[in-house]
Amino acid sequence: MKNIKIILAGPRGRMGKEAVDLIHNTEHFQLVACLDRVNEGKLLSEVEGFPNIDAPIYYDPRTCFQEVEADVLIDLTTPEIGKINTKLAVEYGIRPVVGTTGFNEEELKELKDLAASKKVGVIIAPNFAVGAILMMKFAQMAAKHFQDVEIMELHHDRKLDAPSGTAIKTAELISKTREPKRQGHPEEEETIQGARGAETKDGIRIHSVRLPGLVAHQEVMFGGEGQSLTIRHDSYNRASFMSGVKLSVETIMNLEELVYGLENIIE
Ligand SMILES: NC(=O)C1=CN([C@@H]2O[C@H](COP(=O)(O)OP(=O)(O)OC[C@H]3O[C@@H](n4cnc5c(N)ncnc54)[C@H](O)[C@@H]3O)[C@@H](O)[C@H]2O)C=CC1
Ligand SMILES: O=C(O)C1=N[C@H](C(=O)O)C[C@H](O)C1
Repeated sequence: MKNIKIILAGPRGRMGKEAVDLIHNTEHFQLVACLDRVNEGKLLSEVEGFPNIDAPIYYDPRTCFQEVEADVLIDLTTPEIGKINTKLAVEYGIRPVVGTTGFNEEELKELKDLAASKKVGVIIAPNFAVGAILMMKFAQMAAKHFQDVEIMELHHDRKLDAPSGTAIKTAELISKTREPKRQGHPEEEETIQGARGAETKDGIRIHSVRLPGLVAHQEVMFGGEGQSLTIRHDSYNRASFMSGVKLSVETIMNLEELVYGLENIIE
């Protein structure tokens, strides 16, 4: 397989550290640079706790993309920075694999148009774990038979965005098969604001739990006459996401457009 040159944004993060190990341990992946808030001008090998990879660290994405020859950017940063890096990478012809969440509909549309006009592949993956992709697909199937559904997403308390990218994507997939419905009692009232969670435009409720000790978990709960169906996925560690990152990096080399969600590339 051809060598794939990768720039990694966010190498010191929870996901970033796993991604460094993935790249290091994959024969045809090569880490050619990192983007980080600190350690500018150093090599990754000079930063404590990292393997012996002589990849230069940049702070400014534009300088990095101008100076470094790369095939793919893996972005695992923050909603604010992820959006800047992704757009800029496409402009420089570097294919972004984006795990960072927090993109809204308008931003996705803008990126889709940019990717198409530049003929540069982009993968925006709200969740890289294969089990989470299956959970979303099963929920989409179930929604054909159950109109009433509530999504509970549970994450660690360092997460910046709510609801999670996975919950938003799940609601979008469910909406493809579910008839729109305003759920609950027509006269229900919240005596404490937010008690019924967030509501999507076609009436799906999303509840976000944040607690230390959690990693990434989601339940999709359907209710019908005399029965309920719960579909649950748990990521207990960040290694659970890495096979999806690997597949995305390999797949994006043959893409010339934006793909939103790994369900579009996992059979
Ligand atoms: N798609 C997926 O399967 C998954 C996505 N995520 C998403 O990935 C993102 C990162 O998650 P975590 O690793 O848990 O967060 P984290 O907070 O541990 O890591 C973020 C890293 O970004 C770095 N950063 C901040 N500003 C930067 C800048 N200007 N340039 C370069 N790096 C910068 C921070 O220093 C930090 O090391 C989040 O948006 C999260 O929602 C997390 C897990 C799975
Ligand atoms: O921040 C996280 O941790 C995660 N973020 C993604 C999301 O917002 O769905 C994916 C996974 O749930 C972990």
